[in-house]
Amino acid sequence: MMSMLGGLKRYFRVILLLLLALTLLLLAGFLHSDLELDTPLFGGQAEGPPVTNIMFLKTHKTASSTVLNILYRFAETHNLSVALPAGSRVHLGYPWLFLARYVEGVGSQQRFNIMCNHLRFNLPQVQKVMPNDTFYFSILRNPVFQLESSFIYYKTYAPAFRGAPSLDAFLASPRTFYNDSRLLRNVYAKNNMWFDFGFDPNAQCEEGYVRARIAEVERRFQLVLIAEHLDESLVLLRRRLRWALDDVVAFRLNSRSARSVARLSPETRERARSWCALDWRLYEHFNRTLWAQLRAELGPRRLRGEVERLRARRRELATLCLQDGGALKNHTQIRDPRLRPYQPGKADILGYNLRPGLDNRTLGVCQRLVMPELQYMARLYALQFPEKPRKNIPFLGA
Ligand SMILES: Nc1ncnc2c1ncn2[C@@H]1O[C@H](COP(=O)(O)OS(=O)(=O)O)[C@@H](OP(=O)(O)O)[C@H]1O
Repeated sequence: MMSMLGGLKRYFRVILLLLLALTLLLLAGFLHSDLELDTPLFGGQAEGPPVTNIMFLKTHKTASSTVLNILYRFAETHNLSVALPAGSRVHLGYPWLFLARYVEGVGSQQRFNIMCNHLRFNLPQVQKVMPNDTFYFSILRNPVFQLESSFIYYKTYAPAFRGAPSLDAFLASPRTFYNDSRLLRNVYAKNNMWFDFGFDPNAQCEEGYVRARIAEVERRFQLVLIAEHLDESLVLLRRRLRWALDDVVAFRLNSRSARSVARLSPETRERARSWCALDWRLYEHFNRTLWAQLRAELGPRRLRGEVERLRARRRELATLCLQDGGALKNHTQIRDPRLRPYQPGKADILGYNLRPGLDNRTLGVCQRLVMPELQYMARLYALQFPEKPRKNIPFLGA
């Protein structure tokens, strides 16, 4: 009897030990996955200092101003040099192919850390301005929505759009309106992203040609973000640049009011895809490769965690900085003229009001987060070239 009781006791002790071991294992797994989310430099990524030499090809109407704000803030807070447009210009020679001389201070300064203003990509000239170890990246958007945004934004500027009563009408008979493809003002009307990468927007969408150009982009650009998946893209960008979370948190900039966004019929969408077939191929390819990289480098669970962290931090900053819970405001509702975005064409471009009563340090952080592109460029220009005349932003009356 005694030996049977002893046997039972030993049996329960073993079970208890096994349960304890199992609990510890589960706890360790849980802590590990939690810690992983907090690790700034991400396991599996070659560690090192943050990347500071960066060229961002700022394509048009692709959420690129939101990304530019990230780069400008990083440059300012880390005291990095930016390749800014020379003199009174607001872009780097666009739509002409980029030349090094479009950059202020080129020649006197050996190389710049960051280049991110609109330009038409021209690698040999970019290399005259940027160091050899520069990280190149860009952004693409679904060409259907990119074209819809461009149509409104450049409605009065691009001859091809000026005569068309609507995007539906334009796409129903594009050759009626786009009758002089040589006009530089028409670059917004056809394969505009393809053009920004330095390629011919009027080329035939022939398989060998398209593949060769896409391969060229892949060789030079380490990353291509996708506007429809901007948060996932920013998670990957942060990983590649080895930056802190706050460095890639940004508010949506340069967006239009619902009033100025057109609803497109399925037929118009199909026509836009075929009119901008080169852009479509570029977008399809890099949308696919973005997701392949996300799957390979992070996996779905970790990606979800990282995206959630980014969004949570954005919500926190919105609560701290923005009035009315971050509600977007139209031009007339924005109190501070320095925070009013430029209003071109038929677009109604929105911005933000800051919460009143912020202390000076918080105010500085918040202002930088919502500062429209032109104002921020003028600010960096004044900081970098204090001896030069200030950039004049005409719509501010400065
Ligand atoms: N975070 C985020 N996610 C998705 N989309 C975003 C984001 N930020 C900006 N946007 C949209 O990008 C459009 C403005 O693009 P750009 O800033 O590149 O325009 S510009 O070429 O610099 O004028 C503009 O699109 P439309 O509103 O359709 O015009 C913005 O709404």
